[in-house]
Amino acid sequence: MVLPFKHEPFTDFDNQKNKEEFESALKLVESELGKDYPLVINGERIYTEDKLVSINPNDKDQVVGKVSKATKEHVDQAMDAALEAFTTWRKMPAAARADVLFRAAAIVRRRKHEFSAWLVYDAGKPWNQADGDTAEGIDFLEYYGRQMLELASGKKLADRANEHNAYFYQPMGPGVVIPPWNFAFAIVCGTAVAPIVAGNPVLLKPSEHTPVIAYKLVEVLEEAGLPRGVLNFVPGDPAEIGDYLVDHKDTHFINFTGSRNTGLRIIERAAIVQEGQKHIKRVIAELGGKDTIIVDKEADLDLAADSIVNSAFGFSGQKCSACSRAVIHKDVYDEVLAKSIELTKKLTIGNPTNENVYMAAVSNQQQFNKIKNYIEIGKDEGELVYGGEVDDSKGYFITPTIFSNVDPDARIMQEEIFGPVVAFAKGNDFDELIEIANNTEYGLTGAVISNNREHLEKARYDFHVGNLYFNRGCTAAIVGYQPFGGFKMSGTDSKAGGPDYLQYFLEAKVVTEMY
Ligand SMILES: NC(=O)c1ccc[n+]([C@@H]2O[C@H](COP(=O)([O-])OP(=O)(O)OC[C@H]3O[C@@H](n4cnc5c(N)ncnc54)[C@H](O)[C@@H]3O)[C@@H](O)[C@H]2O)c1
Ligand SMILES: N[C@@H](CCC=O)C(=O)O
Repeated sequence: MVLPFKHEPFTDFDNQKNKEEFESALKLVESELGKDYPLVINGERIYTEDKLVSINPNDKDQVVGKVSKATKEHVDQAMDAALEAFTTWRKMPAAARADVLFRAAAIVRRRKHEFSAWLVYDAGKPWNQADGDTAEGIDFLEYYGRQMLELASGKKLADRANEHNAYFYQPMGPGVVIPPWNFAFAIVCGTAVAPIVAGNPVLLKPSEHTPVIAYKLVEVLEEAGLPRGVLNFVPGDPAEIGDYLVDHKDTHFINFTGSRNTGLRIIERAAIVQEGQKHIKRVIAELGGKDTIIVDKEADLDLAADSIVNSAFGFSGQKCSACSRAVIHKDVYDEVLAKSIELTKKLTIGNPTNENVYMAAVSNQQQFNKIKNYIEIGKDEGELVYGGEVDDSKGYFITPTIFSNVDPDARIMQEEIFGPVVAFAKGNDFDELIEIANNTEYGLTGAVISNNREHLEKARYDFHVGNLYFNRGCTAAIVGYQPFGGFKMSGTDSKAGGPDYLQYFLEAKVVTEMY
């Protein structure tokens, strides 16, 4: 019997035993750094000369691993393998497909700290962020397995005399999974195993910044019994194989999570019918955010400051859900700003491979340069009241940064920075706070800190974001509790970790039989 879904608990690092176990996992992973990793096509390991070199963002000299790079020919081979695997995987009972996910969840759970330790090195995550990422991956495995069991019985239809109608779901065919680097285990895992458990073989192209932890997932799914050809691992240079994967005539869907610009490019290309293509491609595109926390006049101001600081600076603001705009009622603005600065001063910054710190380096040089540039832009657009220091001599370190008195239309209030930078703006009344919150092209997450029930009810319907939180921060959605996805330029609102997600990878079929 499958037990009801319950999310994976987080690790308490104040507990000495947990701390020591995590340190042992870090040592284990350190002893494995620098290895070569292959492509995996039809279960075969293929090593190429050309490699993606993953480095530790907190210590640029440390090589985490060297991962083989797929070419267009490898993509063709992987697609052939996926098409072949589809003939059997599509007919495998849903319960057997779900069992692969449940077993994979058990394997990862047994080696949880080891996976988190890889995230510390490969993605530069502080311990609690790495632990949350691994836990979310386990949740996706457990949740989507259960969702598939539910969908396997189809839906009930009405029958008439001498007529029986059946409504059931079938997989679509092979597809491509393209995740970002920021949830280098959870999003890779969730976006790959959802189409797989639905019966579709997959070509997985992980981010070029975090390919090693993605390979670890491939190993786990193989160990859990996934047949060869169902998950093909094709890391590579997106400039070389990105369009090719999307354009391929046999690609049935593209499950993409990443930036607005890449997502829109994929949507556009996927609409073009290629020679020999006999189906319409589906695109699931979960994109960026410019997420706001509103603080009302009647509110718990300590809660407000805590929510802003943790949502803005957790994992250095490198979450699509991160708070990059604090929009505050004029009567409480100064107090919330002062409290936020005080809390930010207490945040620890360092290398998470050495110690348990709150914030670490940002992911890569590109990110570092982009955030640094936005800090310069911010200096012209507002008042730098905290942070703003950058140092990439050893790792890509940027201090938590707060700008005050920023115009709602300023670039740092409008464009996704994806770093530890938050801009504060003022509003005269609650209507104006909502208006400012909605004035971006994004619509992913948002939060309202208020004790006024009428205002909360107004926000419920007028604050246009896919995930809205009252009296808490705007990050850290949990699978099965807060299905995740946004509106407007934030994406196709697929609600990852929610009850409708698997249907993006399924076709509904109706069979009518006359007796
Ligand atoms: N909405 C969500 O659920 C969600 C979750 C996590 C991250 N994000 C967003 O992701 C972004 C950060 O991630 P990123 O920097 O990896 O984004 P990105 O768009 O640069 O890259 C995402 C993925 O797309 C690949 N890619 C790049 N060009 C491609 C092309 N032409 N064709 C096919 N694939 C291509 C990359 O290699 C990577 O695997 C932020 O905007 C963030 O908000 C959104
Ligand atoms: N689901 C995550 C964000 C994913 C994007 O980076 C959260 O809710 O914080």
